[in-house]
Amino acid sequence: MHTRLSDPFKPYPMIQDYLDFNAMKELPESHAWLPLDELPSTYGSSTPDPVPLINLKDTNAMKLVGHACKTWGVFQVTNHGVPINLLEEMEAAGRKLFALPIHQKLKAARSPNGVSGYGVARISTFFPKLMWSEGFTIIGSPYEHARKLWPNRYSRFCDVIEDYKEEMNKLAQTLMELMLGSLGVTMDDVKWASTQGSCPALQLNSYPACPDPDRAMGLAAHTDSTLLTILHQNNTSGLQVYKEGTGWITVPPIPGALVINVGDLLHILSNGLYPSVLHRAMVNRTQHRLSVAYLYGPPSNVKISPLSKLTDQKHPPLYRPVTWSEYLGTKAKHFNKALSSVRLCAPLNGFPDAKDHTGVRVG
Ligand SMILES: C=C1C[C@]23C[C@@]1(O)CC[C@H]2[C@@]12CCC[C@@](C)(C(=O)O1)[C@H]2[C@@H]3C(=O)O
Ligand SMILES: O=C(O)CCC(=O)C(=O)O
Ligand SMILES: [Fe+2]
Repeated sequence: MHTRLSDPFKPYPMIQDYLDFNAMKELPESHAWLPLDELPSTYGSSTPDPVPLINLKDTNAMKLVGHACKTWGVFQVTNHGVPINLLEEMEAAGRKLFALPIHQKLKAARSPNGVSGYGVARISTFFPKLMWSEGFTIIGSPYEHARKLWPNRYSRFCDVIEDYKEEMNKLAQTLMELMLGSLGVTMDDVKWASTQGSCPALQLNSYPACPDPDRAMGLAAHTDSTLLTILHQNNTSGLQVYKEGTGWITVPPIPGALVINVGDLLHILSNGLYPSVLHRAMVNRTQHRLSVAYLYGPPSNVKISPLSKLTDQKHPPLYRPVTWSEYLGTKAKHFNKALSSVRLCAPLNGFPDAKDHTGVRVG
């Protein structure tokens, strides 16, 4: 029997605290993270390299994608084929949802053992302070929750979600082809890669304007438990990625462009050649920031392990096989130690996986 994406969270119930952000004139202690970093958000070079921007119609796209995955774990794409008006409609749908009064949103609250619905990020349980954000997670049909939010007017919201998932799925397939191709692997070598992915997750994130942004955290540093994530951010910056040797770098919103993150499962599949990217979301004083993440993974029955084409005696497989659902269970338990917990051999440098990390404060 296949496990569902919501099953791994059942043993880790979540008691949620809700806040009416719009009513807050100052940052409550429960949400004050104190100095975020001893270091400014970037250090090292004065003008750090920008996150790669790749035109997917470029004849060199595969090479550029491979290079970006290897050196950054994140890049932005243009000419991705997703209609701009669908991105705008999705943003408008998210805006409409989060603008509802809190008592209305709570009608679609995520249950303590569940995944879908309105609530704070699942990773909140790992931090002593709360994040300045609210989210709405959709796995499968949004119908049950949308009906509670808008008893007579839910169908437009559901239609936009379905259209969005369809377009994102197409893009995710294209990206997988480029990513695998850049590793010298074809879609034929990885049969499951050309089938419809597992039931993906959509995460709508809302970061209201914050009275004390320097002491608050929108979404704490994490890697995604996916093969890849496609992120649409509105025109307000806030997303930052961590780059070894450079520090935190802002991923600037570019109208019409989408951000692609390498997730932990691609890290495993590529035997660590394409490392998953540590990222976080910051908040600001005046603008409401919205983002929509399409979390893409393999079909539920597939065990992900390092591709055999990438391993030999000199390069043994570094991770044990896991399904997406098993990995989500590991993440729910170990959070940023999840990747090391599925690691087979100690890394040569003796350090744990990059994100378990050393100097980086993940909270
Ligand atoms: C498939 C999933 C990935 C995710 C957990 C989830 O079941 C649905 C929500 C996803 C999300 C989005 C915000 C950040 C994140 C770490 C979280 O708390 O919920 C991710 C999870 C993940 O990638 O591990
Ligand atoms: O809002 C953002 O920019 C980041 C969102 C994110 O990391 C996520 O949903 O996993
Ligand atoms: Fe993320």
